[in-house]
Amino acid sequence: MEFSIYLPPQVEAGPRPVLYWLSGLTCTWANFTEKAGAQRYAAEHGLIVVCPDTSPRGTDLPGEHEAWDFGSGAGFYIDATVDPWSRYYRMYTYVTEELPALLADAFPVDRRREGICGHSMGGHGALTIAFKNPQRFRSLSAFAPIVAPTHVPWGRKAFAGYFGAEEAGWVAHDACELAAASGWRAPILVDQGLADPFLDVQLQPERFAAACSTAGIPLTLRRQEGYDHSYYFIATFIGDHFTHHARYLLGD
Ligand SMILES: N[C@@H](CCC(=O)N[C@@H](CSC=O)C(=O)NCC(=O)O)C(=O)O
Repeated sequence: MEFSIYLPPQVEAGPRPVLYWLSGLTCTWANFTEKAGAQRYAAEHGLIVVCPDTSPRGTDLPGEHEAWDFGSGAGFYIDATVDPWSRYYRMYTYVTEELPALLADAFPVDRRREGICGHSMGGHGALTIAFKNPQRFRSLSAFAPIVAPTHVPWGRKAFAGYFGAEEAGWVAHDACELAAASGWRAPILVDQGLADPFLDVQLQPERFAAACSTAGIPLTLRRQEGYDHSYYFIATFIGDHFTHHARYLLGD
C-alpha cells in the first residue's frame, strides 16, 4: 500500500495539523492528489494532507479483483471480520492507528490536530471514523458520502462480504446509525451534487440530514445543482472544505 502526503511550507517552523482525505471506490492515493487541486489551499492554511489507499494491495484473495465495488479499491474503511478478508482488510485500523503512527515517526504532524474528509465510500469512512473517535478528530466534512451503507447496495454488498450475513453488527459502521450516540458536536460540511448518478440509490443524503437533526449535530448539507460525482465537482468546492477544516484545526 502507498499513500501520499503534502507538506505545506509552514512545516519549516514546526509541526502542523493533518487532514486525512479518504477516497472512494476504484481509487488510490493518486486520485485526490492529482485531480482535486487541493495543494494551494493546504499551503494557504498550513495543513498537512494525507491520502491513504482504499484497500490493501498485493493480495490475491478469491474474488478480490473481480468487481469495482468490493475487494481491491473498495476496503470501506472497516476491519473485516470474515475470513479471508479479516486477515488483510483492516482499513479502519490502518487509517486510525498504523498510518498515523508511521506518520508521527517520519513527518512533522501535530497529532493533537487531526481532521478527516472523504468522498463517496471515503465519505462513509470519514463520517464513521470521526463518529467513532469524537474526542480525537476536530473537523469533519465529506463530498457525496455513502451515509447509510446498511440500506444501500454498495454498503450491503460490502458489509455482507466483510462482516457476513448477520446484519445486526452492520449498524456499528453506518454513519446514520452512529450519529446519535457518537457525541460528535463540531459542525459538519457535506457537498452533494444533484446531477450525481448515484444520488438516489446509493447516497440518499436526506437520511444523514435526518440523523444529524435527531442527534443535534450541526450539519451544512449543500445540494449543488448540476454537479456529478466526479473530481471536477470535488475540485470546485474543495477550497470551502479546507476553510471549514482550518477553522477547527488551527484554533487551540
Ligand atoms: N466504475 C466506475 C465508477 C467508479 C467511480 O465513480 N468511482 C468514484 C468513487 S464512487 C464511490 O466511492 C471515484 O472517485 N472515481 C475515481 C475518479 O478519479 O473519478 C469507473 O471506474 O469509472
